Amino acid sequence: MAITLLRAASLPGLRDAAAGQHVCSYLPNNNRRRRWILCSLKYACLSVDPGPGEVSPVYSSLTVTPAGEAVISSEQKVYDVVLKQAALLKRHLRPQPHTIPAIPKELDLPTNGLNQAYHRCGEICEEYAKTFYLGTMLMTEERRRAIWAIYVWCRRTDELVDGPNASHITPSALDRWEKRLDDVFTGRPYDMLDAALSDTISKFPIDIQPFRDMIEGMRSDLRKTRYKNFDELYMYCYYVAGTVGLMSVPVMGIAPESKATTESVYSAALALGIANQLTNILRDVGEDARRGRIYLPQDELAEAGLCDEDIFNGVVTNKWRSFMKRQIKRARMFFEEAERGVTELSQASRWPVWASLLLYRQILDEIEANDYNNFTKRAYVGKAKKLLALPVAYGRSLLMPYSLRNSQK
Ligand SMILES: CC(C)=CCC/C(C)=C/CC/C(C)=C/CC/C(C)=C/COP(=O)(O)OP(=O)(O)O
Repeated sequence: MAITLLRAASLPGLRDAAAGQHVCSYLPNNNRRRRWILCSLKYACLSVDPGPGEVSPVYSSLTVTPAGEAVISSEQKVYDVVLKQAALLKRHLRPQPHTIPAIPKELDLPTNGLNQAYHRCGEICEEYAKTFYLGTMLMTEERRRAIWAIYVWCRRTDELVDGPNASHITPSALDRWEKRLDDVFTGRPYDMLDAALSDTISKFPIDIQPFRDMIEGMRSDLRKTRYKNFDELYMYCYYVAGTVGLMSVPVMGIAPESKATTESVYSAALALGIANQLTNILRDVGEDARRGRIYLPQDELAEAGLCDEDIFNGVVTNKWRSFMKRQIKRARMFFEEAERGVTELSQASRWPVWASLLLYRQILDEIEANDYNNFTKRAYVGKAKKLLALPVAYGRSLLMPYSLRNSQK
């Protein structure tokens, strides 16, 4: 994949710089850190047409419209959030006065009330995400309860647009949900489940932005049923799933012995969210189409000689198979990126993350096993395979952090 780098003193100068562009470098697909360093050195990184049959997890950090306008890509925008989250966590890890707002004393729920609230969060997590719930049982009590509280908030947010009342949901209901989120973060929880989250926020350096961004994802789901290209889809996946990764890192914690940068751990968490969501989309193509929704990138469909009609008709053709192969390959690249990061998490947090990674990734294998018929067959990982994933995940959770393995070579 060729990358064209333009030296640009500033973005407005980009158009002029384009005149003197020269190809500086060839960067492998996953050499992101170098790309970002180059960007931060005020180089604009212009790319990127993947060669035939090649996939790039992300297309470019900067694109230029036909009118010559520089447009920052979704990946760059999301990476800015990653940097901000990492900076917040690092600041918290440095010994300094605690800056996270605590729940005002007078609003404190009695400990018993809080225990009940967390207990209910645990029950909900167990009901909807059994394997993940089991995995959380290995975490310390405080972390486990915090993960449950976050999970429940995400579930409730998702249910606003996907649950039984979804047809009545309006943008203003989402605005009210966001106002309620602000209240949770300022220690004024509305109900007991919110109170568990308020308490969690007072104990871990969790930022409100990923929560807000998830609500933004729900807003976009209300108005959008098509995605022009992968850049648009990437943003959607960040909103609805990458955010979960960013919310989880401060609770799961980074292994004290890890030599990885905080940013790289956040990037891996983001990658896992994106990988999961892409997998979810590939699994649910038929189901989504029946609701009039197509989450697949329109430009890639067109390149493969496919259109919306083909999806609504739901016939598996060779064109469809090769389109799907490309999509699955991309989802696997995100899983691969996430894998390195899991090993950097604190030991007790790794198992549930490995388990969910292995289980979710297997859905891609099942789509292949179904000969890419994701129109009428739901890819499903059987009980035996699910059970087998647990000891495998446990074994992996004992591995030394990837950053240490590399530094000892
Ligand atoms: C890798 C590192 C460093 C940390 C891990 C950080 C985490 C926990 C990331 C996971 C993010 C995550 C779980 C995102 C949600 C993705 C997703 C598509 C969930 C689907 O939820 P449901 O709609 O309930 O799925 P089903 O339809 O399969 O039941």
